[in-house]
Amino acid sequence: MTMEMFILDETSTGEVDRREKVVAALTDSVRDLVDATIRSTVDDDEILAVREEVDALVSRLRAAQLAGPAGVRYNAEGRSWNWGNAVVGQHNALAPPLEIVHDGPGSARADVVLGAAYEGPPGMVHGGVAALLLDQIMGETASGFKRLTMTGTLSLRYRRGTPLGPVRIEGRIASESGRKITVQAHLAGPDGEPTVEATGLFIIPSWAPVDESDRTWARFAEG
Ligand SMILES: CCCCCCCCCCCCCCCC(=O)SCCNC(=O)CCNC(=O)[C@H](O)C(C)(C)COP(=O)(O)OP(=O)(O)OC[C@H]1O[C@@H](n2cnc3c(N)ncnc32)[C@H](O)[C@@H]1OP(=O)(O)O
Repeated sequence: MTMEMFILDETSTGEVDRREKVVAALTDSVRDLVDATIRSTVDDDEILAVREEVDALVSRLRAAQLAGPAGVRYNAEGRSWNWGNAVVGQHNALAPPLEIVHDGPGSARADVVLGAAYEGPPGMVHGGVAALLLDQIMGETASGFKRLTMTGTLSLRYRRGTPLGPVRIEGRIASESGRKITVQAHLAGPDGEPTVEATGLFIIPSWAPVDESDRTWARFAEG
């Protein structure tokens, strides 16, 4: 992986914001479709009829599409966007609808409601989903959008099951040493008691710009 894998895109910020909003509304509807598919008890004929309609909608969307994944893009105005990201991709219905808030340097939090699509043990959040959400928020905590960080090592302790429903995730930088940043985080259910605790080592890759005054880097940092 290199910095060149991040795509410089000429689309203006206004146009990116406009398009993001339009497709994000579709993303919400597709999340609803996923939930409905899991929980529906309508009869088989109705399922087959719905399937035909969904297949027709997929064909309409595929009439014009990217050759591969959405990637991470940025424009000359400093706006960056990663619409396909598995956790925060605005166009990705597999991503839970969470919004990460950066409280200040070295900390971040997110609230999200996890429904039937994120189930592992009965009525509980899947352990891999907890790890997925923690990884993203911890990576963003380490980065603070001021530097590129990648997950090196992630260690999780599942203290008890997390019921599906409202979940809060919080992360903070515990220490830093050169290109290595240690982040601590937890995930908690509605009672606020941590159900999963995490420690992660995030690494600024050797190929990434570390000087925040670097022009290439500055474009990302503002995103
Ligand atoms: C730019 C635009 C973006 C927008 C602005 C940014 C936004 C940003 C938001 C981020 C939010 C992402 C949240 C999801 C994050 C993922 O999901 S990232 C995907 C999962 N992770 C990966 O794929 C990483 C794969 N591994 C690698 O690419 C490389 O091994 C790494 C981790 C970059 C390290 O490579 P490297 O830089 O060549 O490291 P290297 O020089 O060998 O080692 C440096 C030090 O780290 C240690 N180290 C290396 N690897 C490890 C390891 N895995 N574990 C522990 N220690 C290690 C070494 O021992 C060494 O230690 P010292 O000897 O200095 O004490």
